[in-house]
Amino acid sequence: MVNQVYKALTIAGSDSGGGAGIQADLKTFQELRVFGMSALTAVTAQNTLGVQGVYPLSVEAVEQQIESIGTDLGADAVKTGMLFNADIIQAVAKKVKQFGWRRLVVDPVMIAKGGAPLLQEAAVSALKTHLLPLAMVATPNIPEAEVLTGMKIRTLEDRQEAAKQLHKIGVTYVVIKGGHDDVENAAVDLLYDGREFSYFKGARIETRHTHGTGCTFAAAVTAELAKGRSVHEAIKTAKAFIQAAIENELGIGNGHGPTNHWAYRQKWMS
Ligand SMILES: Nc1ncnc2c1ncn2[C@@H]1O[C@H](COP(=O)(O)OP(=O)(O)OP(=O)(O)O)[C@@H](O)[C@H]1O
Ligand SMILES: Cc1ncc(COP(=O)(O)O)c(N)n1
Repeated sequence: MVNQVYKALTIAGSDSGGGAGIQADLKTFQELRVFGMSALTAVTAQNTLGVQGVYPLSVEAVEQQIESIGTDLGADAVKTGMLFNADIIQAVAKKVKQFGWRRLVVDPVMIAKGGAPLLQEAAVSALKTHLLPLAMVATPNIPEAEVLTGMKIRTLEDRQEAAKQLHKIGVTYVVIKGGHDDVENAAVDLLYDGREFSYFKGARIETRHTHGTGCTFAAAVTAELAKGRSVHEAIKTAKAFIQAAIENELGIGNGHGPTNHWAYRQKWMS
């Protein structure tokens, strides 16, 4: 008998260095035993030292890739990452609606670790108007949540308030990740479901090899949602996945290296 095959689609940019973007997403899907598919929005020339070039694709190219998947294979869950401009955002939102994809994870990627912009400033309002209202889960980090809400986030109360605001614009489950906060020993992600807050805590690892943590975490959430898990279960697994990936560093490249996508399987699945 053939086992059920769960499928996830990532709509994001390519990271030639393999640590973030489409590459991180597909590796994570595979590690969690979900069939991965992709629609590229942009090609970046990138390594552990930074982003050397950004080449966005045409709206038509993005739409056609999604159409090819939607009209044949289908997707149990969908993730978006780097979308780059407002036209691509609108096209993605249109296609998500057309195919009735409800298990949508929006990772509002804005700036690469080294500071290179991966989303045009003018596209932030398109994200809020067109895509975030379709999101089952959105996973901003603290700086992204600040841009989306226009508020400064310093305390836990600020993070709770920002999550409430994002829920108001239509995100069903808001996760504000804690990688960028200044808590010393822990990395705590906050989840708001419109009623209450939950916290997902891991030990903070002292390392410079955190390139692609956000992409990897959101991809793991997407893979688990594709299998039909609840949002709480999906985040719990994603947190364990990223914890293992950061803890067992590969130490490659001369700058901010990628995380270890196979560490979770070695620890929990073999
Ligand atoms: N040093 C760390 N130690 C442990 N967990 C971490 C660390 N840094 C980030 N995380 C975890 O990794 C996940 C991604 O969080 P983060 O806030 O870094 O996202 P991000 O900024 O979007 O990532 P990226 O920098 O790749 O875009 C979260 O679950 C967060 O708690
Ligand atoms: C194509 C692409 N998508 C997303 C990121 C964010 O990842 P990070 O903030 O770790 O650089 C990236 N650098 N490149």
